[in-house]
Amino acid sequence: MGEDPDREGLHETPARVARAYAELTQGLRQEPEEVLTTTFDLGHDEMVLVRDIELWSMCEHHLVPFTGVAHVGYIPAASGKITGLSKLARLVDVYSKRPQVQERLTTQVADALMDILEARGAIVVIEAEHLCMTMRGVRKAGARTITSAVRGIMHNAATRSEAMALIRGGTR
Ligand SMILES: Nc1nc2c(ncn2[C@@H]2O[C@H](COP(=O)(O)OP(=O)(O)OP(=O)(O)O)[C@@H](O)[C@H]2O)c(=O)[nH]1
Ligand SMILES: [Zn+2]
Repeated sequence: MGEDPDREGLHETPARVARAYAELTQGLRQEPEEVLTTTFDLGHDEMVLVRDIELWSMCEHHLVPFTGVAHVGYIPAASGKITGLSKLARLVDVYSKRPQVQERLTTQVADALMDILEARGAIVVIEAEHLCMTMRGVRKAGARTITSAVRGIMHNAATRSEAMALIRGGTR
């Protein structure tokens, strides 16, 4: 940077940065199975979708944040095995608190729903702004990147458009 590392204000900075990055990457020390533990057999086997889940992650190229929202939906197993709604947001956190690219983050959340929850279908849509594209580099503030991952019976055209309609506007 060209800064003076002996300047008083910077003395503690390396230790602070180490602690901050340990926190920002705590998802590396968590497994998705740990957050999808609470499951209920409600017999509900139709779509469950939580939209606008706040997301903060960090691009693996520059270690600069990207932030936005995740929309996470799934169609439970025929048995009706479902998880707590907060667990979907926790799942997003496990994978976002790692050095990431948005595409991988999106597919990892969808795959976890299929593998761990044995969902019959899943959809994950993430809309995010990458600070490495806004505060530096190409400097295009406001550009939003949208990624999606669709799994299982969510590929069915009608089911998928129902999910997309819920993501776009809810039922309001
Ligand atoms: N596909 C993808 N690319 C990303 C993501 N986050 C950051 N990037 C891009 O990663 C690329 C890294 O490109 P490089 O050319 O190696 O790095 P750079 O010279 O800093 O590139 P600029 O950002 O264009 O200045 C950039 O184009 C970023 O926009 C992401 O989540 N997904
Ligand atoms: Zn970046």
